[in-house]
Amino acid sequence: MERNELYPVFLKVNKLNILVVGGGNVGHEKLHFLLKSSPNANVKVVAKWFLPATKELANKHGVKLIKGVYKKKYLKKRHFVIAATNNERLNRRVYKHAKKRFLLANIADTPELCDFYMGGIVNKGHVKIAISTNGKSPTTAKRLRQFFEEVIPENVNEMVENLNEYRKTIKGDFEVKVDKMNKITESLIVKKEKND
Ligand SMILES: C[C@@]1(CC(=O)O)c2cc3[nH]c(cc4nc(cc5[nH]c(cc(n2)[C@H]1CCC(=O)O)[C@@](C)(CC(=O)O)[C@@H]5CCC(=O)O)C(CC(=O)O)=C4CCC(=O)O)c(CCC(=O)O)c3CC(=O)O
Ligand SMILES: NC(=O)C1=CN([C@@H]2O[C@H](COP(=O)(O)OP(=O)(O)OC[C@H]3O[C@@H](n4cnc5c(N)ncnc54)[C@H](O)[C@@H]3O)[C@@H](O)[C@H]2O)C=CC1
Repeated sequence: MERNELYPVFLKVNKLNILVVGGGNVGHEKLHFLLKSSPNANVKVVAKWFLPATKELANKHGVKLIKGVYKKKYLKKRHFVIAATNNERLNRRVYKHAKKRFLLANIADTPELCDFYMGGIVNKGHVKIAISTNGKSPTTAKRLRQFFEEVIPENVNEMVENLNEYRKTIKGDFEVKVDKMNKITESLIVKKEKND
């Protein structure tokens, strides 16, 4: 069976500079999911025109909208770029410019021009799960996201917070800590096996 060989990372996008090219339906969607997961992401968007919804979203999150045609100078000091214009040649040009600068690029809806994919994202407090189907079925990624949003209990974050507090109280060396943390959380897994 073919397998997904992508390596997931969790980026601190408030410390990284992102450029989005294009402010139509697809550009909006990418920006929406980026900001939904990371409200303080550091993003600029360049496009000839923007949807009213994009203007509203940008306003809410302090995202700078640059109204105009794409120029490669906009890639300066950016860590990665997402292109979502309706001009395929332009999207390819953005990719080429990005490669020349060793920038990571995601050309929306064009898997062969993506150094990384945007995933489906489930968020409950400190807990975040990212979902990828290896670019095979974005709709499945969306449905899995909705499924996990339903089944992961809202109070999972309380567990994280409580264990974080408990962790601070444990005395002893690293091994003792690991042992105690594993003991106290053991029942979660045992329970699951019983139900299997
Ligand atoms: C490879 C990837 C590259 C990238 O864009 O990063 C990519 C590619 C493509 N998307 C397409 C279309 C759609 N994309 C969505 C939705 C999402 N797409 C997302 C990610 C990715 N999309 C990356 C792979 C992720 C993975 O590994 O699974 C999500 C998860 C995250 C996000 O976009 O931020 C977000 C759900 C967010 C959520 O809800 O949680 C829907 C569903 C809908 O909107 O209801 C449709 C319409 C249905 C359909 O057409 O399948 C097409 C066909 C275009 C055409 O018509 O030609 C391609 C191109 C191709 O597949 O070749
Ligand atoms: N809308 C959809 O649901 C889907 C769209 N696509 C494809 O994705 C691409 C984008 O689609 P949409 O967002 O719907 O297009 P759109 O027409 O809504 O938006 C295009 C955006 O690109 C910008 N743009 C165009 N030329 C530019 C330039 N030279 N410099 C800067 N910005 C420029 C426009 O100002 C606009 O903001 C298209 O190729 C489309 O075929 C694919 C799947 C689904």
